[in-house]
Amino acid sequence: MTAPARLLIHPDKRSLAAAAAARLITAIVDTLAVKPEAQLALTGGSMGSDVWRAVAASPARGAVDWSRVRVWWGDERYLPAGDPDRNDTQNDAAGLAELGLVPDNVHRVAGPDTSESAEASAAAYAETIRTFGQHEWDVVLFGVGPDGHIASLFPGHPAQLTTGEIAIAVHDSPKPPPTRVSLTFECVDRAQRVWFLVAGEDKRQAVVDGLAGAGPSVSSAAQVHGVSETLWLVDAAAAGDH
Ligand SMILES: O=C(O)[C@H](O)[C@@H](O)[C@H](O)[C@H](O)COP(=O)(O)O
Repeated sequence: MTAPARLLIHPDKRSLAAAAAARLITAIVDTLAVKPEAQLALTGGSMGSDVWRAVAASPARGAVDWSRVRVWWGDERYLPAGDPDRNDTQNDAAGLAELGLVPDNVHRVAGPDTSESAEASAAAYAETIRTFGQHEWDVVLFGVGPDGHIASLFPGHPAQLTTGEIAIAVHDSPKPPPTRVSLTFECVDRAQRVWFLVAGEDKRQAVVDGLAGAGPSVSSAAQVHGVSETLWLVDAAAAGDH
């Protein structure tokens, strides 16, 4: 069983990021009350960074034992470590790096500086995920593109529908940079909680399609559900007529 998609509308992008941060802190605290570790898959994009900015600014961040939090990325731009356009670099700069995570619990996707190819990087990432017994994500965060993409799974792109893999290389991405590594639908579907973080008028159709359960040629977001929660956390501009 998976949870049906539910929509929560916040007034603007700032309140959306703050509310998502509060929700994330609570979800981690709740998870750590019953499990030794909380496993998160993070997103890039502007919402990915805004959430970490809000977590870092929240006094409630002190309620989390960050040494028991393990983080991964749903996708990464295939660029060298520390590149300012990498998702992990942007999340770190927004506040992730200052929370007290154990470096060994931060699973970064190898870039061209430490891997031979995006394929090799994806295979190594998948192997690490297997080692840690995934797929048991407690929270998976996704930004959503105007075209309905999540992670680096783009509607109409041949890599989007890959099956039988945990992580894949994506070439010729319609969103720059062109080369990326992404988790697959199979890997992220049935996470405990799946949250889509969406702001801005240009995302209205993506929200409509996601909530309507559109097919993969229209919406990548609609292909992924959480076991206990599938939440669309959106601002009023992205919610449109909802
Ligand atoms: O590598 C990336 O850019 C992302 O992981 C991507 O999937 C992103 O989350 C969406 O494009 C939404 O981005 P925004 O929140 O900036 O609109």
